[in-house]
Amino acid sequence: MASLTDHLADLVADADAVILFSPTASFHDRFTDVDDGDDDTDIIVAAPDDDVGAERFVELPLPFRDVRDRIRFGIEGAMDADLLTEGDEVVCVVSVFEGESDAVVRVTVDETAESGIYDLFVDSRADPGVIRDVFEVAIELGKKGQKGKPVGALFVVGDAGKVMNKSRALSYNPFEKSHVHVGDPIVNVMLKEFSRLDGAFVVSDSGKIVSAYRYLEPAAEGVDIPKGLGARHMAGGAITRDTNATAIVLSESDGLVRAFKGGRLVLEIDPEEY
Ligand SMILES: Nc1ncnc2c1ncn2[C@@H]1O[C@H](COP(=O)(O)OP(=O)(O)OP(=O)(O)O)[C@@H](O)[C@H]1O
Ligand SMILES: [Mn+2]
Repeated sequence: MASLTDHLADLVADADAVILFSPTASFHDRFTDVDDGDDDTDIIVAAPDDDVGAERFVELPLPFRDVRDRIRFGIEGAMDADLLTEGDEVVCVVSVFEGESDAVVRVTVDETAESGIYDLFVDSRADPGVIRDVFEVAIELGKKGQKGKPVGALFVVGDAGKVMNKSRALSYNPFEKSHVHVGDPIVNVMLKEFSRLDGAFVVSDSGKIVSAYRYLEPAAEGVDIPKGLGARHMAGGAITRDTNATAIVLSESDGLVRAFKGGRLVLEIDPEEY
């Protein structure tokens, strides 16, 4: 009679690759002989930092609490690095709860199912670190709100010259003469303060805050944004079709942080889960 282990072994049988998400060193070590063995299974590590000295590594810009987002990012990143191709069978070893790896998810690589989550960070005009820093501000703002009240915000990141040309000032620009960058703790306090007022923040490719209070006036044709989102999301989505910018939007009404690129919604995050 077949045992439980035999049944579950099907889940990992004939895999082309295994992606270990943020493995501990000892856990990773147990897999190195799989990689050296004569079966053709490659071991890939996907993590914020390569603490284990992996041979094949995909850097995660965010921890991605949503496991699907984490897996998508790992797979799309591995595809971009030519570690995976269409049709590959991949076994993802992840931690769903805090701590050690506790789940195995089998995925067939399907290029047509690409979500764009990897491109959002890596193929953006802006530095991946800048996109990550803006996400972090938006997530923090979403968690705390402004003096306990929910607050909305719109950040347009990258391709700032073009974004400025497709927008107008709603008020004086407090960042006019300054050279401040996202990620700087002081700047995060300023961004939170200014987010109480209308309009968008414009951030350059390198993370310099170019302007606050911009009213975006992009052409809206060809924009594919879920129904029910309002003017802030429409403007944020549309500017990413009209320019090479990425938009990161915190909704005042549902509290979610969304990212748009190329005129479409690419990522949706609940700040409460971070
Ligand atoms: N074209 C635009 N450019 C910049 N900011 C805008 C634009 N349109 C709307 N906003 C900003 O978005 C705010 C909220 O507008 P609205 O409620 O229509 O958007 P929304 O998509 O429903 O966002 P939320 O989910 O936060 O309510 C406005 O008060 C304004 O500050
Ligand atoms: Mn609204």
